[in-house]
Amino acid sequence: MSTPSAIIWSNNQLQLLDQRVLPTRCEYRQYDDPFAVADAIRAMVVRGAPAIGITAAYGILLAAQKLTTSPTSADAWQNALRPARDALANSRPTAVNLFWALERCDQVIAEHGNGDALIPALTKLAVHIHAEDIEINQRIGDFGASLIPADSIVYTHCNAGALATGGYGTALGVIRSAHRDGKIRGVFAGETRPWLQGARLTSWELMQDDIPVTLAIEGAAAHLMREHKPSWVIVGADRVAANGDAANKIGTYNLAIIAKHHGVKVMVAAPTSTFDALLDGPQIPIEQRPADEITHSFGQRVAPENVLTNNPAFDVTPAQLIDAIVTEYGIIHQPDRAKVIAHLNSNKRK
Ligand SMILES: CSC[C@H]1O[C@H](OP(=O)(O)O)[C@H](O)[C@@H]1O
Repeated sequence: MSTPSAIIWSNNQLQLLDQRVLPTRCEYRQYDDPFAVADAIRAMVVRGAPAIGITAAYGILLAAQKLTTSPTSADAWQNALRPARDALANSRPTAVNLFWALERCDQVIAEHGNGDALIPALTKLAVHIHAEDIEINQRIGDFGASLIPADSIVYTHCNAGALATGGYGTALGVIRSAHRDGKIRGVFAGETRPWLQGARLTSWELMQDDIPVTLAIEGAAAHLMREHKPSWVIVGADRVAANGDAANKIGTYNLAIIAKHHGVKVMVAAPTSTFDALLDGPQIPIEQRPADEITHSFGQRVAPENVLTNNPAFDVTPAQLIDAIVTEYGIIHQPDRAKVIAHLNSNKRK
């Protein structure tokens, strides 16, 4: 596995691989301030639901480290960390892993806030979430690969790879495991406007692992599915709702409709930390991103001044269009509310 880690914690400092300049430049940015970490999430220095969650946990740890006086109770710690927590929580709204990680930090503060053991406990949590994510993705990869027929062409969208997670990836974890098992003939990667995660990140990751990848524009998806008949569309998720609907990068819903028309199956690969049992798909908050992401291309204006824009970063694919949701605990075939809730209830994450 040769993709560099998106996140490095060393010497009580956080390093984030600046994914805005990949693949032409591979540069890490140093962080010791939680508000700068929140800005890095919003600016997509680091992106991808699990990676955002891991980064948020390190952000809370940085906030605790920066406090000049050590609170003496859990409530005092919560109050002292509230501004940093709010900044992190307000950085991006859709990836539920962010809020899952912040809540896990809240639990640690409640348990360890009345002594001087809190910073070691927050460090242990953040490092654990980070390391655990890699192992979770390998399990997701192996479960997902078990669904891939031999000699498959598959189609993926955006980047749900090592760069979007603690390592190995979710959708790309499935592709890595299937390739390891000799099942992958080729991968189509949709470029994924406007951030081009497919062009810049997924194709880069797969080429580094010698996995045969072909880059295409999203508009070619229907043509490619008709001409090349991929066995699966394999994507990640930013939030899987209680009814089995899944929020993912904008364009995923399009792909699911096209796949249904062409008899191509759709797989969503996501850890249970991406599940939100408190709402259904229509209630998932969809991030609206700045207009200049679509009126400009790498700094060059490509649309008229004052043109109206609509730039949702995600869409929601209904469960009816998803053939399998793959988690670290197994496969939810033909997902619906009952199956999702049963899967979560029988697999409580520690
Ligand atoms: C493994 S989750 C990756 C998920 O996050 C991406 O969005 P963004 O690049 O805006 O953070 C995309 O939805 C991926 O599927």
